[in-house]
Amino acid sequence: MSHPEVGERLSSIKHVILVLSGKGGVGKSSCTVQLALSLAHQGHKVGVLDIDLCGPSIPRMLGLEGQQIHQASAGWVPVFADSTKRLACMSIGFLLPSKDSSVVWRGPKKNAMIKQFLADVYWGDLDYLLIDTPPGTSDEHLAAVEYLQEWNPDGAVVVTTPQAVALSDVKKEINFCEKVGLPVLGLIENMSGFVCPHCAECTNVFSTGGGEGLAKHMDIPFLGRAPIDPNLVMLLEQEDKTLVPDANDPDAEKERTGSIVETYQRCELSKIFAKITSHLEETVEAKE
Ligand SMILES: Nc1ncnc2c1ncn2[C@@H]1O[C@H](COP(=O)(O)OP(=O)(O)OP(=O)(O)O)[C@@H](O)[C@H]1O
Ligand code: SF4
Repeated sequence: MSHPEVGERLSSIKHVILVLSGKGGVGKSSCTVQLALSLAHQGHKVGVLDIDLCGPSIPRMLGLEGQQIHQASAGWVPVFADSTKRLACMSIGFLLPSKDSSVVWRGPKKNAMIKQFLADVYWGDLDYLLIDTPPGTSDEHLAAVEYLQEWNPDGAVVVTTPQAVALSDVKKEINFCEKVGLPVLGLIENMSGFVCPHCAECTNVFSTGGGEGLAKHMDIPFLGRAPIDPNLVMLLEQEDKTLVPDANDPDAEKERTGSIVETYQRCELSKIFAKITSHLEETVEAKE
């Protein structure tokens, strides 16, 4: 079935990328946020669409909880995470009465919501639209793939952790992409070691290298590995995203930046995600 209203909306967006994971809690949403922050820092205009309808976490991570969506004649206006308006976000979290409200919907209602997100949000011109999905392969994935299929999304980034169980789930996720004809743009191995906040030494808590091995085995690009960084947790959890987190001394008076895009640049992980993002951009460009 054709969905021209989705195509019309996506015509002002250069690249559409889905972010997937086989398992919950591997850091898919935080990787989506970090990719978006890195791309925005490089000067791109970025949108983040959160289609994790039952567990939306992007508004909290971007410091946008409690924000409202406005309806303009051109459509739903997304919420901006920075004053330069380079980073916009849309999530069901903005439509719920409170942050503790839950969504208990069956497939058809979820499908209708996702179609509305894809067709009705007025993003304006974007370089990248990153779509954060729920873990596994569910109604939300099938709906997004169906509505996007004929408008050629660039593909999917798959996030995993080094543990074997997550890796077996990620194989299923990659097989899903193959089945529905969604190119896999690359794999990120998240929580790959722990960076000590005292001496910055990285310790491999779990095994490491599994993600890279799997990427090689499945013939998909390996975008990089990101360690656990306590400063990232603090940044994503604290309400005021303009305060620079310091896991070494959480009570210290905090330095203030202008926006979450700048604050993120003070986290060690931002350097790693700058490289991951460059790899992703190269992969996307190579496909063109
Ligand atoms: N590299 C990292 N360093 C430190 N903390 C991390 C890292 N990656 C993820 N986390 C933290 O782990 C928790 C889970 O991450 P996140 O919500 O992104 O996972 P998810 O895969 O999107 O989960 P779900 O799909 O179940 O919503 C969050 O509290 C997040 O801040
Ligand atoms: S806790 Fe950190 S500073 Fe202490 S020995 Fe381990 S890595 Fe080094």
